[in-house]
This record gives sequence, structure tokens and C-alpha cells, in this order.
Amino acid sequence: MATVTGDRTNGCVVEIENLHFSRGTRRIFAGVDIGIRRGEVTAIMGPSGTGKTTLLRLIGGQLRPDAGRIRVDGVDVDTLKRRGLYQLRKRMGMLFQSGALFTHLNCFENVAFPLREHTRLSQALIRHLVLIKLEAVGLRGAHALYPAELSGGMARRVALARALALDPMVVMYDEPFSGQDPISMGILVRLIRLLNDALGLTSIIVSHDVLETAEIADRVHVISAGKVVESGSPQELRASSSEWVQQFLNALPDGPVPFHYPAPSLEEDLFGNSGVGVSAL
Ligand SMILES: Nc1ncnc2c1ncn2[C@@H]1O[C@H](COP(=O)(O)OP(=O)(O)OP(=O)(O)O)[C@@H](O)[C@H]1O
Repeated sequence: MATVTGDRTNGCVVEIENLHFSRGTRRIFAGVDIGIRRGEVTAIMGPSGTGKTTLLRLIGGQLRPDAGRIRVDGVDVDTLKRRGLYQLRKRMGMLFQSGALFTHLNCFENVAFPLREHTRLSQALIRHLVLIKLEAVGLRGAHALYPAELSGGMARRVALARALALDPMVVMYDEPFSGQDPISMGILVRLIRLLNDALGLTSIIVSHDVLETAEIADRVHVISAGKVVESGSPQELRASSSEWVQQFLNALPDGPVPFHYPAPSLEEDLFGNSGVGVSAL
């Protein structure tokens, strides 16, 4: 775990304390405490409808707690006004299952979109950043393809590159593997872990794919009936007698499918005249 010197947050980038939240008469959270440690991959699991997506929305400030506190990077999300929330959300990458790509934009422009929206970077720098993010997900060679020309797994990886475009501090994944075949799922699983470590991110994953998620998680929190019922490393949960623990088994093997879509060398794309993104210059 990466610990920041002088860190006010006890190594936790997200601190949830005594969280209470209801939807009408339905109580979703009744005293939830979770610390999401900086630099780690944290999985939030639990039965369907237990409030996992709701928890991500609360962390992102899209919903407000009825009681309790949620701090992100030491800041109480509930106290933030519109502008503060906007600034915070720029530092939080989100990859939602429904987070579709813009169909009228190619991969390059999809990833460039948040950079164009939220920064005043030069076109040349945007081009570099987009190529690096696409490279990171193995799809630099697919920069000119439109979403309709991508497989489901490729589309998810482009969406991941887009979620990482602004170099977020935290990335939240809501069901990132849903609808993926086992090979695409294996690639995504590995990619989330690799990018977390390589880019110094903190990742929060909500997923029904218990085995795959546990494979890359440093810590797992199991939520049920408004409370955290289990917390620990996948190994610790394996040693627990909870019924959930039985699900933390075999790792998903990687397959022979190449990770990178065919492309010229990175050097050529970055410093040469390969024509990537020139329409934007
Ligand atoms: N906009 C809404 N208005 C009212 N109730 C809602 C709303 N969104 C979600 N809920 C309810 O809140 C509860 C928690 O929903 P949430 O989507 O967070 O669960 P989840 O654990 O992510 O479920 P799943 O695993 O099936 O995706 C559910 O009972 C759901 O019906």
C-alpha cells in the first residue's frame, strides 16, 4: 500500500463513517463504516439490490447521506457545493456498465472528450495523452475505429481509457465485467489491477463476478441488509465461515488472445507522422 507522507486520512482516500441512507421507507444503509485505502483495489460485494451502486453514487456526491460522513481525500463530500463537487468528480474516474461510448466519435475522440471538456491543454498534448491512454488499454491501433466497429470487450477498454483520461485519484467500476466473455473478462480484470498499480490509482469495484474481482482485490467488503458483514483480504475471507467465502475460489487464467490491437510502434505514433488524431490538430 502506498502511504503518503503527512497523510491526514490514515492512508484512506475514501472514509465512510456510520453511513445511513434510505430510499423512501426502504433503508439501504444503517451504519456502514468502510475505509478505502490509497493505492489499493477494493471490492464491494453483496446481494443484488443491497446498495452497491448507491454506495458509489454517495462516494461521488451524486447522492447525500441521511446521516454519517463520507470523506474523499480528506474532504467531507456532503459539505461541497456545486463547484466543489464538480472539481472532485474530475478527480474520480467512473466506469459504469451503462457508460456507453459516444457512437458518433471514434475511439481517439471518445478518450479525448474529457480532456477537451475539462482542460485547456494544447491539441498536441491531448494527442499524446490520448495515445498513451489507448496504449495502456492495448487499443492505440484501434484509435480510428467507431464504437460500432468494436467488440464489447474493446468498447469497455476504450471506456476505461476515457475514465482514466484526466488521471483520476480514484476510479470506481460498477460491474465492469458484465456481459463479457471469459477472455475479455480476464483481460479487463488484469488491466484494472495493472493500471491501478502503474498509474498509482485507488480502485473501487462493484461486481457480481466474485471470483474475478477477488482475484485482483486487496480488500473486500461484503454488504448485506444495510451493514458491512465481512471485510478483509480475499485470503482472510477465504478463511471465514461465511457463506460468501465459498465463492472466492479459482483465478481466471489469461488466454492466448493478444492484448494489443495491431498498431505501428508507439514511438512512431507519438513522435512520427502516423496521422493519428491529425484531424483534431
Ligand atoms: N432512483 C431510485 N429510486 C428509488 N429506489 C432506488 C433507486 N435506485 C435504486 N433504488 C433502490 O435502492 C436499492 C439499492 O440499489 P442499488 O442499485 O444500489 O443496489 P445494487 O447492490 O447495486 O444492486 P445490483 O447488484 O442488482 O446492481 C434497491 O432496492 C433499489 O431498488
